[in-house]
Amino acid sequence: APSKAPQSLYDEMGGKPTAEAITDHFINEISFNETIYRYFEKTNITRFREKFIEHICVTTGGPCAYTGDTMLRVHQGQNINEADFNLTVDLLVNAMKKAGLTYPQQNRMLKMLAPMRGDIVYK
Ligand code: HEM
Repeated sequence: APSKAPQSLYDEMGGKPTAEAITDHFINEISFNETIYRYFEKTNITRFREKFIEHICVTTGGPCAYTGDTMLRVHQGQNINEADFNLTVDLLVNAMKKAGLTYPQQNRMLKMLAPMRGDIVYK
């Protein structure tokens, strides 16, 4: 029997409304976390929201274009340490749960984000 083409995580998790829900929950989580909010004090959240949604879409195999800056350029000079990186990932996991992603879907997303760590963490 012909095998079914693998479905992108984007489609499996529910497409654009889910990418938006993850992002909105993530922004909410950040706003309630003093340690991480500190980094975002001067950030234009409207822009961040737009670029983060695009970034999730592209990362999970959705039909989008990412129009933001590279992970290296955006996070360079912020002196983000390992602990704060891990804390941010925890907030993102909370956001994925609230957006209804299953545990395997959360893990697929984390695997896709893991290679970006080196461009984000500067000791
Ligand atoms: C895998 C983890 C991460 C991903 C995928 C990610 C992704 C992004 C994206 C897509 C943007 C918007 C880029 C743009 O505006 O062009 C952004 C901006 C930003 N990120 Fe991250 N990020 C991650 C981790 C972190 C961590 C750990 C911190 C800090 C603790 C952080 C702090 C920021 C800040 C402050 C901005 C806004 C910069 C500005 O105001 O221009 N990010 N990130």
